[in-house]
Amino acid sequence: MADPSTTACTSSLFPVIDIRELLLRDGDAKALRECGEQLVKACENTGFFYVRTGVRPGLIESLSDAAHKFFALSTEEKETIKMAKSGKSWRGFFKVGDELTSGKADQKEGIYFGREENYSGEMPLRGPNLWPEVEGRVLLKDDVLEYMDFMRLVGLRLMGAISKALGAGAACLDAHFAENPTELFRIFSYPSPRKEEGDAEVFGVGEHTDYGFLTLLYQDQTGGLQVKIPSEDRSGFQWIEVPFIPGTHVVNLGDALEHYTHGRFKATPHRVIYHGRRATKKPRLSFPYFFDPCWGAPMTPMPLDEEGRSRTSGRWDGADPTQFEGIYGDYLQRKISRVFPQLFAQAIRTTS
Ligand SMILES: O=C(O)CCC(=O)C(=O)O
Ligand SMILES: [Fe+2]
Repeated sequence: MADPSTTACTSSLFPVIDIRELLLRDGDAKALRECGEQLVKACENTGFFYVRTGVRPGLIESLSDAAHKFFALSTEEKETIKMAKSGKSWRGFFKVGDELTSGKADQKEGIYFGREENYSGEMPLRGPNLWPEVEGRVLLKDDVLEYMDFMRLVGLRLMGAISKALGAGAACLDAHFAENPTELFRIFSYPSPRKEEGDAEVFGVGEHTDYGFLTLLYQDQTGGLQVKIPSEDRSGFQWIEVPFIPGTHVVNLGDALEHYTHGRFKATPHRVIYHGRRATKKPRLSFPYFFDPCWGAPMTPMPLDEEGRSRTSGRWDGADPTQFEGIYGDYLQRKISRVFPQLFAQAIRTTS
């Protein structure tokens, strides 16, 4: 099938929502109501929007500098913290070609982080992070931990406002994230496209939806992120660019939130292009933080009136996440097994 055309983004598709008041004043009724209404509207529309968080600008700069420094090392040096060394905790570096988001190797390398803890039990995705060392000094650690703390607050406040705006039916949503959300943070580095590599089917990240509740993404100015939404006449799909807007994060929703709201909120397919992307001296950097349900949260949809429901028919991948039964951890493991098949088989699988 021919690739749908790409169109520039419009602000009505991806509104910019200022959540600084929501972050500053927990429980402030006006901020909760105003943000909640805007958030729900955006979640029902394209499932993509921007938030203005007021994150410390020096932090983003410092993270970006350290990330560029790390990715400029040789593969051998970077592999001193390779993911295979972290076992079940799913942390560390992976090289270009190791991650298969949509069944094909992505043109990106990256580092996976999670909540920093001294955990040595059997649960997957838990444990200490692997921190790189350059010239005898630990790189990234302070910035990553500060950034994850801030993003956790953003995730909590956004989910709090969304739950409140969803009304009484969402009362049990808190139980899915308030105590122990699954937090993943990744730093991705996308090599600049090379003219001689002509396969238009190669992507930075292939088409996919995210798995959990909210993805909070900081991207640099390079561009390349695209979202797939129905065409205006609804006869097919179009790819829309999601450009960098200074001072904002991009937020999008994952399968678990679509499932939870019976498809009322959208987990929208997206990708990062490789061909057709502006060639840059430095690689493109992106910083997705995933704020997702607790490992053991049951994938139970919220109780809703019949009229409030909108079934997820015709999803991009033919799957219907509302049909999934079990806990979020099972859903996540099933996804990981597809994007990192080798690593999953060696290190993460919890059931035989
Ligand atoms: O790097 C980006 O801009 C998007 C990454 C992404 O979609 C993901 O990690 O799920
Ligand atoms: Fe994604």
